[in-house]
Amino acid sequence: MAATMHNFANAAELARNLADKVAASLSTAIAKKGTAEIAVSGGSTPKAFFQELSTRDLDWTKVTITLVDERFVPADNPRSNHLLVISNLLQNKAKAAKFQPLYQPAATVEEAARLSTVATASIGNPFDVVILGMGGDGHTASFFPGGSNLAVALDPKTPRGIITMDAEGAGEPRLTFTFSSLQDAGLLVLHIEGDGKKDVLAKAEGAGDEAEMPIRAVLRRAATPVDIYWAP
Ligand SMILES: O=C(O)[C@H](O)[C@@H](O)[C@H](O)[C@H](O)COP(=O)(O)O
Repeated sequence: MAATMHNFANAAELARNLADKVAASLSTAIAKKGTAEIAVSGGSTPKAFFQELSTRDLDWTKVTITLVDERFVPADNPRSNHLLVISNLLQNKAKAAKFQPLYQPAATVEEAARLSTVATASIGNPFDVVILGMGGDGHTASFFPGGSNLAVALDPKTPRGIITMDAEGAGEPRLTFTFSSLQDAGLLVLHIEGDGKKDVLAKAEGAGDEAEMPIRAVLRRAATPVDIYWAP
């Protein structure tokens, strides 16, 4: 599926434009079905975008925000994506939105994935908006090269839901939505910044296995054409 590049002069201009685009998509979904659901990524890139989006004027009471993936840590842990979203997106006007965490206080990450699949079953079928990031190794969500459940995560036949992922580059055990849960979003965005990530994208767009650079699964076979937002 062909991707569309949106290049911006700097991160602040990207954040403003992406916030406008996402706010419009959420508002359209609310007008059409009364609700809107968005799954966002963690990491360092999305912070300015989150802060911009939090100020946009829409009926946030009708919006459910969740995560594309999460580290298996509670929300008071500095590594938590939940904490990142609460601190930067669930602020200002967006404070009125509902947040659905992926982390569950369970004895094992496998049990947490089972509980989180149940807890998220009523949203994202499909998501109205999914915002993906990408690591320097070509991972997205928690689809890491060499990941313990990578084949299951990328398999289009894997049911929607949350699965676990262990990988060298992942740090803690991860909870992640599957490819099947994310790939048909109304608006499917890959948000990357910096020349290094642009080089990684160029490599991912070339020949090679999806297992080597899992972002390739999204670029090559997502049902929704990918909008790539990039700034230096
Ligand atoms: O939990 C996470 O870390 C994210 O969901 C992950 O997929 C992230 O999008 C990439 O690792 C890019 O992270 P940076 O934005 O920090 O480069």
